[in-house]
Amino acid sequence: MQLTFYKYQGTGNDFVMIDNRSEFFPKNNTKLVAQLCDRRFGIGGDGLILLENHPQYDFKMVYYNSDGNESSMCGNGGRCLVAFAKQMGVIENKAEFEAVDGYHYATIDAEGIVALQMKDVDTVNQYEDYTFLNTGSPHHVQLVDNLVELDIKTEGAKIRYSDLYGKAGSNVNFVYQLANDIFAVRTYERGVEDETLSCGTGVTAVAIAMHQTGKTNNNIIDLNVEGGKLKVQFDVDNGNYTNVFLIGPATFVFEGKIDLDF
Ligand SMILES: N[C@@H](CCC[C@H](N)C(=O)O)C(=O)O
Repeated sequence: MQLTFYKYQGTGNDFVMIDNRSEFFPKNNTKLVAQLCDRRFGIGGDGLILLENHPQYDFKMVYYNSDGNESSMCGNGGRCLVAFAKQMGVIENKAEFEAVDGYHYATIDAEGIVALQMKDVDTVNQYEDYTFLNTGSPHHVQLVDNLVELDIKTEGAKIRYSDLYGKAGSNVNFVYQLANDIFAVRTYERGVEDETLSCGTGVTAVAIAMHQTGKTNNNIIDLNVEGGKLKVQFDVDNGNYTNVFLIGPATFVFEGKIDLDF
């Protein structure tokens, strides 16, 4: 059988997109998903996303990491899926959809900038050297002085596999403050087990962590990642972060067909 796929990227976080509204895709085939995401033997991507029908909303998002396992929320993937849903004629310039962490609202403008509403955050755990919070996916956030030279894969893996996070692990974000409301971020992603060029739930976690720990008093924050620039904005009241939006480009790269042996 031949599979038609679409490749998207959001600030360099790249995804294989599949229109599964006809429910043909073998969703429990971990090996197949990992193979499709493989950069040498497959299409290549940090993850794979299925566009599915939803009884109430415009569509449903099913997200897999490149290791082939279904995982928690992917912010950049959600933004790319909104652009893909537009390409497929499912939506026009706004979307309501369900992902693994619940309901999401998003808009997409003529330039392909997607503003995706992320889940509200009411718990930010602050420790001496780092902050931990869940923005749909779990994130360790740590300020560093040497962001440019840091070996993200080695240092990220040490934290991801440490006793701090047990078997489930965590994504790990290293952060350098560039100005009151501008932060540079590099992320080690669980399930990719390497640095990615951008992580949407990661920069959302960084923006909230930097606000909650007093590093910034702004509620619109610029995040410079290896693959481009993102913005996070939110309302905050007594440690409750609501109307959290992740904003940035979501870009179609190419489409193709690949032979599958199920
Ligand atoms: N790249 C994503 C995060 C994807 C999920 C993560 N790897 C996990 O398993 O926790 C993003 O843009 O948020």
